[in-house]
Amino acid sequence: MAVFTQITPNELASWLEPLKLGTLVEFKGIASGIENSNFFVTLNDNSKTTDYVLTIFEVLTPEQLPFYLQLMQHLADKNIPVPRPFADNQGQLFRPLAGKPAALVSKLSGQEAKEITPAHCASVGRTLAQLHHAGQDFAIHQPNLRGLDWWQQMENKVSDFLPDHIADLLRDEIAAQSAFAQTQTYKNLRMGVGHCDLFVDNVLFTSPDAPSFIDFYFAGVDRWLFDLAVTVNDWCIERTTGEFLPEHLNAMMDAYTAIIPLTDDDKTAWGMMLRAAALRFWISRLYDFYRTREAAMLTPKDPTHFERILKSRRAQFATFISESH
Ligand SMILES: Nc1ncnc2c1ncn2[C@@H]1O[C@H](COP(=O)(O)OP(=O)(O)O)[C@@H](O)[C@H]1O
Ligand SMILES: N[C@@H](CCOP(=O)(O)O)C(=O)O
Repeated sequence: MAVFTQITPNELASWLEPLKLGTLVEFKGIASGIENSNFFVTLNDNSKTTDYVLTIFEVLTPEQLPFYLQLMQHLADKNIPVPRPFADNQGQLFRPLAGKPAALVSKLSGQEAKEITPAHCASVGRTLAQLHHAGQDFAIHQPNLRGLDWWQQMENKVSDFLPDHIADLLRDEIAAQSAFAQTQTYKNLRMGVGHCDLFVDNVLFTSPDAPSFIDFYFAGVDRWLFDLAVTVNDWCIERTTGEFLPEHLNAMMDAYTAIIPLTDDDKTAWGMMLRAAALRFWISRLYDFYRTREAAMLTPKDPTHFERILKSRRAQFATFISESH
């Protein structure tokens, strides 16, 4: 995350007061990420200090936020390892801070995986399937806001910045995905709550078989298979080429499918879902790259990485075909 909104110790201390979790010791901005303003916050309660994470939402609206925060609460209640949001003395999970909605959640232990092994991929695949199951009785329905409608809206906003042959690629893939979304195969795919952004930097490990998932602010109801495709596209690749690493891919797919076996429709749709997952992040990176917001600690992400992955998936899955899983 970056820091778009600066806050003073006094305004933070007054904002924290209704949470009754203790007094402010210190806080500091978190540099990684691109969407919201995040801070580590340390509170003292009866001589015991505890760390939390404060998020000031830069884009999401108060109407959209209950979905994300109540989802985290729902998943945490079902022992899925995710941050738990804290309610104030009125039961509110978010309130304005510096004029924007803000929430405080638990700080999870662990570190991002620096060297990804098949064991990491297996535990992430298993936990993702558990998350999909645990989300089935979550009451709020909010679609993935970065789905097909959004890709279609973004096309004109970014294509002017691109050379013609790259703009053509973007247009062609959006058209292919729009057509695929009309097929019975797509309509048959199982839907539910997904993380929808389960990248390597959104998972913390205390050991390779103990992942925790953070950053739910792109979560939404979508095809489970899309969520799995987003995840393998980041975890199971050779980072410079974007090509799949077979051992990593098999470890994640085996762990996921041991809990949620793939249907015939899933197998048919897999190639298009991998392409869709690459397209989604190519578009958002293009948008952020060409239309960068001002931020105090912004770390831009490289759009060409997903252009490369999309080209590779298109070459591998030119039509809807089934794979071994
Ligand atoms: N609940 C949490 N527990 C521990 N660390 C966290 C937590 N939330 C965020 N972080 C840290 O802050 C960084 C940025 O947070 P993230 O939610 O990914 O920001 P963004 O929404 O901008 O992507 C993470 O990579 C992680 O190091
Ligand atoms: N994971 C996405 C962008 C979303 O950023 P995050 O820091 O909120 O995960 C990407 O890599 O493009």
